[in-house]
Amino acid sequence: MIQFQKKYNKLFLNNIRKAIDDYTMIKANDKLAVGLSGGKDSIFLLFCLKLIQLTYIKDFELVGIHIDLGFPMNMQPLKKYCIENDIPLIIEKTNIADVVFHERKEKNPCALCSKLRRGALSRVAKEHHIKKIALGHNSNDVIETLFMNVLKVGKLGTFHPNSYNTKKDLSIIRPMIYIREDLIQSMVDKYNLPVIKNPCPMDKKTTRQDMKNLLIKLENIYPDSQQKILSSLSNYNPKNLWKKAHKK
Ligand SMILES: Nc1ncnc2c1ncn2[C@@H]1O[C@H](COP(=O)(O)OP(=O)(O)OP(=O)(O)O)[C@@H](O)[C@H]1O
Repeated sequence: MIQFQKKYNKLFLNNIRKAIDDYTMIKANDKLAVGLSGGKDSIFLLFCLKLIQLTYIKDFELVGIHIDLGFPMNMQPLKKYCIENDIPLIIEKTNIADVVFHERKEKNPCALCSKLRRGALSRVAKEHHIKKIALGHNSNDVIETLFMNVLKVGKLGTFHPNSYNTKKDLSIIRPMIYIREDLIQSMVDKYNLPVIKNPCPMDKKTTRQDMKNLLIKLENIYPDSQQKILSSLSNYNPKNLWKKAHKK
């Protein structure tokens, strides 16, 4: 059973509360679904949001949604964890893995998989009258996406902490933007949170891994670079960004 401990505040919970407040992520009476992949980030997010419900914003509903991509995965530990903590878990079966690897034989399967998975997640949320989904992106993900955009696309920006899709009437929130990946790993190990092995053949072989390595090198030279890059995302003067007279 998830229970609050005072030391959580300093370790991670203050930063979760700060992200929620900085970007008005959760309000009273929200019905909020956590996208659960089976991985460490989303299970830690579930753990944190349950603690937020116990200590901070008490009157919101919390559920988990897992999109089954069609890989063989033993979801039993996750199901058990959700039952023990009184969190309803929705598991939606799909054939996304089959579409990506066999039907379309994608050269870049991650992009298509992520698009189909996001679509399935929104559809299932809608079917259950859920208008807010929380994803387990952490501060490393924020920076890796920024690096990918700048270095591979030539575009400045990363995903937003709280984005609203008017067409779908759906918000996507990311309460772990201030939490480092290495901290998540150590907390998941320490508190024995149920992580399900990912059988995807592309796991950790993506461009994202190159950006991860780049960030590690950067932190060796500038130890507080994560902190500085994160704060620069909301600390800019629009006048210093270039606006061309005509956009080609
Ligand atoms: N199959 C899935 N079903 C539901 N939500 C998912 C699924 N896969 C990913 N997500 C959600 O999207 C987020 C980002 O997905 P991504 O594949 O980048 O995972 P990640 O950063 O490795 O996180 P995790 O450790 O939770 O797998 C996850 O943290 C999770 O909230």
